[in-house]
Amino acid sequence: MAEGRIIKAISGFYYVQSVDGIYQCRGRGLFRNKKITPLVGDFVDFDKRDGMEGYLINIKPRKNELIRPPIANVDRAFIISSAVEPSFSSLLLDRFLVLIESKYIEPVIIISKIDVLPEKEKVNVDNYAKAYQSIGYKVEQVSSKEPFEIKGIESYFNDGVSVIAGQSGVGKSSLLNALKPELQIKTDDISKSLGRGKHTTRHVELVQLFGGLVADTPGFSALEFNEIELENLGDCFPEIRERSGACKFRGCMHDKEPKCAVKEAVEQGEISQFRYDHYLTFHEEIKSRKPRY
Ligand SMILES: Nc1nc2c(ncn2[C@@H]2O[C@H](COP(=O)(O)OP(=O)(O)OP(=O)(O)O)[C@@H](O)[C@H]2O)c(=O)[nH]1
Ligand SMILES: [Zn+2]
Repeated sequence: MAEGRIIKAISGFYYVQSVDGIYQCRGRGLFRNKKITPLVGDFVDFDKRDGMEGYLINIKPRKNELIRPPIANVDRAFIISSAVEPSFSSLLLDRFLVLIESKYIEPVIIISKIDVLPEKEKVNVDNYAKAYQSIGYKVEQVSSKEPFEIKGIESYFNDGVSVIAGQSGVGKSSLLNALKPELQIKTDDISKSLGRGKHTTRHVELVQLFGGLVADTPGFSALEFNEIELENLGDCFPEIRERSGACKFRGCMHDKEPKCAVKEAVEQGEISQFRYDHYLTFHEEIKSRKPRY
């Protein structure tokens, strides 16, 4: 038996990257009975057959799993937030951050299109960058139009599986193409309607990039907090997570409760007001969610 990782799945075949190459594997009936579908990103055991073929035997436990694109064991997510067009939105960025934190994925914040950011708006974007850095997040400002502007982020891809996330038009495809020109992912410049655009269903593939693997399809396309429970929301904000133990009441929601360490930190300026406001916004959103049965 051999070990490997599924890097591509297409019409019933799973392509498993192993130490000695890529094996084309079938799943057999095994997984259908167990109601578990192998996913790209899965670590698997497989039986080798002649000519780089094989059969999947076992799927190892997953650290996490995304639905769109279907991919397992994601280590890192690059959240692309453009400085302009569309203009920078800390609310949207926080939405991505919460979803990514909830899946135990390490976020890296990329502020794109800085080449077209007017001089007078630079301070504003810099201030946000500093606010996120002070929480402990990695923040990089890049331009995909000037290759030297992306050099600094290559080392983030050194290991594991990364996904690129961000709203439409922020430059996800452009960034991937700038990092790995062979990908030739269609961008708005080349009219996506001709190729694999937003509405074309296509498979996801993990491709090699600077020592690690990156999904060639953006992650976190759905931005609802359907899977996040109210009591776990605070844990998705690192600066709230690290202070919640000091709140007077166990299970403090950091809202109306007295002697709340989080609200005190906001008053002291240790937690940014905008982050706390977004916490409350998401809190309301989850609270008013229709119950699921
Ligand atoms: N000036 C400038 N324009 C950029 C940069 N990155 C992307 N663009 C432009 O922004 C537009 C959108 O870029 P895409 O790479 O297609 O964005 P995307 O995030 O992949 O978009 P979706 O596929 O819709 O999610 C294109 O016209 C790009 O040329 C950048 O760093 N600087
Ligand atoms: Zn509290």
